[in-house]
Amino acid sequence: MSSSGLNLAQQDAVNHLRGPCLVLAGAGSGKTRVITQKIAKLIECGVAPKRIAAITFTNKAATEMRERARGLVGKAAGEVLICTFHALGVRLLREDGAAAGLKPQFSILDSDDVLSLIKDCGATTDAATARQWQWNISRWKNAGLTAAEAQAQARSESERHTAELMARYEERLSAYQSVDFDDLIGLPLRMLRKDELLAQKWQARLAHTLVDEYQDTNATQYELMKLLVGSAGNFTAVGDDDQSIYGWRGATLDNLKRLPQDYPALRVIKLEQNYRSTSAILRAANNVIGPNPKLFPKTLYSELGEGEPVRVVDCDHEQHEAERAAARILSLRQTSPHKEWRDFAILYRANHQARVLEQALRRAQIPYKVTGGQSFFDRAEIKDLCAWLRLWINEDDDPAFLRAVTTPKRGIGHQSLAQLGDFASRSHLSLFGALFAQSLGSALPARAVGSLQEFGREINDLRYRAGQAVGQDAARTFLADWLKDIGYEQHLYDGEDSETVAASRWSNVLEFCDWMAGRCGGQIEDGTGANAPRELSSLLEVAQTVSLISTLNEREQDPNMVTLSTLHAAKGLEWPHVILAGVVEGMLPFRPDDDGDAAALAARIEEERRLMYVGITRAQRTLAVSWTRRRKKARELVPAQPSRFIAEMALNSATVREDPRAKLAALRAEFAGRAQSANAAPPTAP
Ligand SMILES: Nc1ncnc2c1ncn2[C@@H]1O[C@H](COP(=O)(O)OP(=O)(O)OP(=O)(O)O)[C@@H](O)[C@H]1O
Ligand SMILES: [Mg+2]
Repeated sequence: MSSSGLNLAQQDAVNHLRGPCLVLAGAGSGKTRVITQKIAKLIECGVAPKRIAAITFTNKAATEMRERARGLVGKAAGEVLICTFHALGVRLLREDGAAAGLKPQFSILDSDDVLSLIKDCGATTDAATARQWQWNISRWKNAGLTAAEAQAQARSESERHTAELMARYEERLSAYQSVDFDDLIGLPLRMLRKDELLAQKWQARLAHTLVDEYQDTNATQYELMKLLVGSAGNFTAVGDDDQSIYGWRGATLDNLKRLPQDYPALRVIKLEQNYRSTSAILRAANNVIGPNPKLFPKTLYSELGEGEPVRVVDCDHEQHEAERAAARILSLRQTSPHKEWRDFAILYRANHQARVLEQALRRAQIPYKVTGGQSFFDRAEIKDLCAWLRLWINEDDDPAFLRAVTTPKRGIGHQSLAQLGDFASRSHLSLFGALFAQSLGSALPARAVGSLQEFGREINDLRYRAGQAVGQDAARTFLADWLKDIGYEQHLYDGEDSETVAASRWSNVLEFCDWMAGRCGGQIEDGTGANAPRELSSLLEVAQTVSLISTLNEREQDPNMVTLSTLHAAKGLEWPHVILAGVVEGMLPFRPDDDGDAAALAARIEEERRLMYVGITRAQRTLAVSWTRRRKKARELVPAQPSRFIAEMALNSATVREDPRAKLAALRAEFAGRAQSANAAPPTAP
């Protein structure tokens, strides 16, 4: 091991500075560390930081990597383009989107906006149907198909219908100067393919590209990577085929198989030492992944000692399981050297499993945060405000227009909006653009025209004033006045039966405004990490980046809390103590009986097995896996079986089965004691 904290194989990967390199290795073997260290090495060898791109799987991972890089190379890390594929796509489009007919201030629609747009295009109000369409369209877009190509390939009446709908949907997007998430990859790809000079420009700009979690890239992301690195092929991809868990979203292991074919000079490096977990945990992980077919043979060992045996906790039902998890955290905190809340994580298969766990943690006064669930920016009230911001920035953003003009209600009804919509599409204008068209009066009653134009003037005025609101104080005053003018607080209280809910939504609004104002004149990140930080002057500029961050980024959260997370969102992360909850047949593997087709089922079980492997390998020191004898299914308690993965995990490995009933009484007493002694407000999820 060298002073840089890398073993020989890792050093090999870091020192391979030119040409294509693939690091293929199991969990916790230091792949991500290779990427961070390689960024430092490249800079040390004279590569300009802004010519290095490092692509991570989530925004959180990007933030973490930027921090680590900052620790190694200081300020220069701020210039490295560390971001997700999607944020990289935004960057390409902001700079060169004109090639795809986009203005720099285009909007990004989130999944909800897309769903309502698709409902509109397909003239349906049925969410399930629209979701199916949305899913199909996204699948086509991810496969790189245009609407015309999808139409040509359609095999059934229903596919043909969806493809026609896709054509309408795409037309609307371009009229709104908007893109969806799939476009963030698809459009740059198409642009670079079509325009050789543009591709050369980006290839010349990027001296080296690094990709983490390579096993979870999909076909379009791979193509984009290929175009960005060009024939020089200066890239480093790191991944683990055993951790490929996004097959359902189009990720494909073919990308791993294609690399050596597409890049004959590819240097493949394997890492074998796991630095994360004890031997007991690693053995459990290897036992679980064992039955899967091997794409690439790998061995992993740990020198961290045998450690505590993995615990299998047998519980009666979900509440019981949640209480057990809370009790385990409390008792480990007393006995282990890791005493911070942030040292603990509870992981589960599906978002809805968090609720019961949250309740138990609250009762036990344990601070926690839920990741991978609803983000702050997904809350209705925040999306309302963002719709206004989007409209200041891009007046052609029709979905934002529709949301802002009806929130709060201002006496403009559905009928007027439908008439405005008709008029706008006949005149090839956006809704906002139609407001001041001369012939609008012939399409709508005078009163409606009056109210709509008043709204338009209000937006213009707000845009102007936001541009003048320079510095934090001015921004704060401006935001407070704006919310008062539109009566947003009252709107929240009118719309909620429960005052507590309304109050908490209003406090989110205030927090949001405070956060925005805090960015005026402060440092700003545009979600890609590059070009930042810089001083900002006006609220309008902040709004421009916020409307981007809101679709791409999570806010930083207080780190000293127990993490509740789905297994998918836990990928790449690690905690000293991990509890895997709800490990029953039906949840993990998820609905194993659903697929009729044997081959599809086998593939799905393999992916579920990898998910369990990802879960187990998040743990550094202790791991508990719990299951329940009964579980809720369609509001009823039904008998449940421990997951098949629990039996596999326990093969040749010293797991300890816990009988929780004996400890239950002690636990209840402890809860009662804590609840009485604590008079602070219960901790809440952000
Ligand atoms: N050579 C090393 N010496 C000491 N610690 C190391 C070394 N390499 C990695 N580590 C540590 O081991 C842990 C796992 O490393 P890292 O997260 O880079 O693994 P990974 O292969 O990316 O895992 P995953 O597959 O889960 O993403 C980290 O805490 C890291 O700091
Ligand atoms: Mg990693």
